[in-house]
Amino acid sequence: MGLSVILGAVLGVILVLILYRLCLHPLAGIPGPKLAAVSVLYEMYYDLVKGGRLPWKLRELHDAYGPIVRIGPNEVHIRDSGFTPRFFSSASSNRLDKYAPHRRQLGITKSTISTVQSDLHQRRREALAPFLSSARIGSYTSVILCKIENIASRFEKCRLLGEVAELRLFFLYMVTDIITEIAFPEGTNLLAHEELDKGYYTFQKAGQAKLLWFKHFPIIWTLLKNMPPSWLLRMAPQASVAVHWEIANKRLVMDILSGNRNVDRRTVIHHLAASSLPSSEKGFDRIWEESTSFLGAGGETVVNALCTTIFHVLKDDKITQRLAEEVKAAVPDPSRIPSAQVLASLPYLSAVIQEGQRKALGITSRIIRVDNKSSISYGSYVLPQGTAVSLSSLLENNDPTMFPNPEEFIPERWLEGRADSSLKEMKKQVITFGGGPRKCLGEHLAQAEILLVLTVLFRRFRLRLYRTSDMDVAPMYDSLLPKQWEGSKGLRVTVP
Ligand code: HEM
Repeated sequence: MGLSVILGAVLGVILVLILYRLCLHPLAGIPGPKLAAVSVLYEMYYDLVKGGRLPWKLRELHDAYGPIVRIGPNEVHIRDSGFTPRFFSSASSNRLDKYAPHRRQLGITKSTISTVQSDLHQRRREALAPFLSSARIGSYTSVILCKIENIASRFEKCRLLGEVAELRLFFLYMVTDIITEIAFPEGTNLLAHEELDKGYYTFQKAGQAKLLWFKHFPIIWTLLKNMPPSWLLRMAPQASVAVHWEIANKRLVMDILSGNRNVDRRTVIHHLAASSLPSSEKGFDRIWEESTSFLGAGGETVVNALCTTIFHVLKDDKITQRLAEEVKAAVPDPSRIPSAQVLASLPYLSAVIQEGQRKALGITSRIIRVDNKSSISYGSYVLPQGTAVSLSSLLENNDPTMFPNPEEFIPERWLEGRADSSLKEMKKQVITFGGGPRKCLGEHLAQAEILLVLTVLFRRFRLRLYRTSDMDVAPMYDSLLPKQWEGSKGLRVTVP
């Protein structure tokens, strides 16, 4: 067979597929750009060529086509506050699967967060959840406060020496030290050095910037995971801390699982090994992947929420003053910080945090669910079983019908004259932590970290923004998490 015949046959198949997707596919009647209906190359273009601009494109598409848009051959995206609670419903009849083609995007396919099938997900989640429960996180207050004290001493130093504090760096090292100290046999201890080594920060930032490439080409994970550490270190010397931490902890986890080692605290490895999961779920690979999901899930997400909130507070003197006054009244002695549970009852602090999380977005990539058991109806449309349905935090958190002037930072919207029912609706509309049966499991830890950091900073220091504008904080690109413009130096402050 000649090459031209093969090419002709391939083109013929592609043409038939295009015609099927445009005219005969069950989603053919749903409005949206024809290119998106034809191929996932549309998504790839906005992810890879445009550097992660898909969420902003989706907003344009909804403005043009309405609340439901076909954004892929087998995917629709919805912008409709009436649909959000249904999408995230916890009813057992509504347990939706994750989107299988993206299951390898985080490189931890055996973890709860990457589990596609809803039944298996539920079992894994039930086993993991108690480790991150509110009561358990409460018992880690001293660990969290110890790391915050370290950051506070760095602020003192900045005050004395007139130096500029780089908050993304401080906070990334703080949350990484906290989660590793709580969950792993050996912590990262990034804050232990007086002069912070920026290697881990640079490595993490570079990796995060490439996450959409990993989504489309998960083989990159396979290559990296199978690469000898010495090669990786030669390619990326900044990875040194991460690589050495991983080698040490993997060895300890193996010893713990085989009963050869005692560690003085109960890590997530002990927790999972003692859980009621079957032994097929307790192998080294699965437990390691489950535990390391904490590093990705509980690192940059918290840093973003903290930086977004602090930036907006500092940008407005009135907000700074009101917050500082409330915190001062609630914490008369700055060396005795109450627990996060007590701080959560401070109305203005809570409103500031709610608004900060609304603006921070959490995960910018769309949240996709699939009903593999039955069809979903939306308006006059019937989405057949197996259709991918998605929402995006950029659109949900900025819905102007729920949040007038959504681009503004207005903590008062969570406070003044609100009926409980409308507050409840607003909270449901903010999907920074996702929602329903797959809602973030680390929310208690994240909230505790944020409450305690804001209290310590605004009780003890007067901070000033240093060469930081909206652009340095506002999400401009999606890399799974929000990414700022290329030249951003992040949130920087001075401590006069
Ligand atoms: C402000 C900080 C955080 C934000 C915005 C955030 C956001 C999210 C979101 C949106 C999801 C749902 C993903 C999906 O539906 O596909 C999620 C899931 C998850 N998060 Fe977080 N997260 C944060 C902090 C944390 C922390 C500190 C941890 C703990 C170590 C954590 C652990 C998890 C886990 C284990 C899941 C999977 C839950 C499941 O699939 O059932 N997160 N997070």
